[in-house]
Amino acid sequence: MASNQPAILIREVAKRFGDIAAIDSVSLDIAGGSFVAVVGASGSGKSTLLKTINRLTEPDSGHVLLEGEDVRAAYAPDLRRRIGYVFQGIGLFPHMNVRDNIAIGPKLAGIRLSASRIAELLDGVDLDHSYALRMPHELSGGQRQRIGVARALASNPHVLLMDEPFGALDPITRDALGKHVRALHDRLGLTTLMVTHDMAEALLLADRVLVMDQGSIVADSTPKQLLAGGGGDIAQELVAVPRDQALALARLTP
Ligand SMILES: Nc1ncnc2c1ncn2[C@@H]1O[C@H](COP(=O)(O)OP(=O)(O)OP(=O)(O)O)[C@@H](O)[C@H]1O
Repeated sequence: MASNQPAILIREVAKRFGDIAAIDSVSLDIAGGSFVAVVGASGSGKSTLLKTINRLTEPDSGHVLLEGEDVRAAYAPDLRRRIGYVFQGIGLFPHMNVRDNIAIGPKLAGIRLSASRIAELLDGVDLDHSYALRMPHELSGGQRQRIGVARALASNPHVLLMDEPFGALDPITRDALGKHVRALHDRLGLTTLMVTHDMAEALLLADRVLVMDQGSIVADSTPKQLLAGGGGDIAQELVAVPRDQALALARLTP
């Protein structure tokens, strides 16, 4: 990949569902190696935008390039192996143990993951190797999400898409897993897009924050710019939530 070429290039992508413009002509470049958070109200088009990248949604118009290649030119299962995808309630196969769940993507491509590769993937999400033989129902919600991340990384993708990956977790697990994923992103040199409802999480983890409203990107700023008051009114409404909470806590602190 040429160094000046974005890892993901989105041009005038639009998607309607009946009367609703889920995405209204979005154009966007995502630099390789960046960690980008996508925030915005429910129904603003965040998930739809993410899914146009791995073709879980086909846009009505516009195009998406992954490392310079139009995603429509790729065979969809191959494309999805090149793009890790983590979503809330990760959807592990209940009748398969952790090892087989992690190995499913490569297996469908005819590649058998070695025990040492499974152990390495478990290490990556900070789980002991013994978890390989556990069944999904024997895991906590946080452990299941970790397995989801390990599974998403099993095919060595360059790009990781995460849709509310930590939404259902308690705040302490959520915080720890967020930091862990950011460290994995840095170590593996990934390009990561993460949808979150939590502006604090976006500000703390991402290099760049996109704010969506009614199918459009209304702010595209760094956390520093947002914390300095930039990004416009909709972004600032979202930034006000964690800021007001931090101020309220500071006032309560003896
Ligand atoms: N498969 C679908 N069929 C019909 N409408 C859809 C479909 N997928 C999404 N939509 C609509 O498109 C709009 C954008 O949905 P999307 O899931 O992208 O929003 P979101 O910002 O991710 O929301 P949330 O934060 O609630 O997950 C919404 O109005 C939604 O109802």
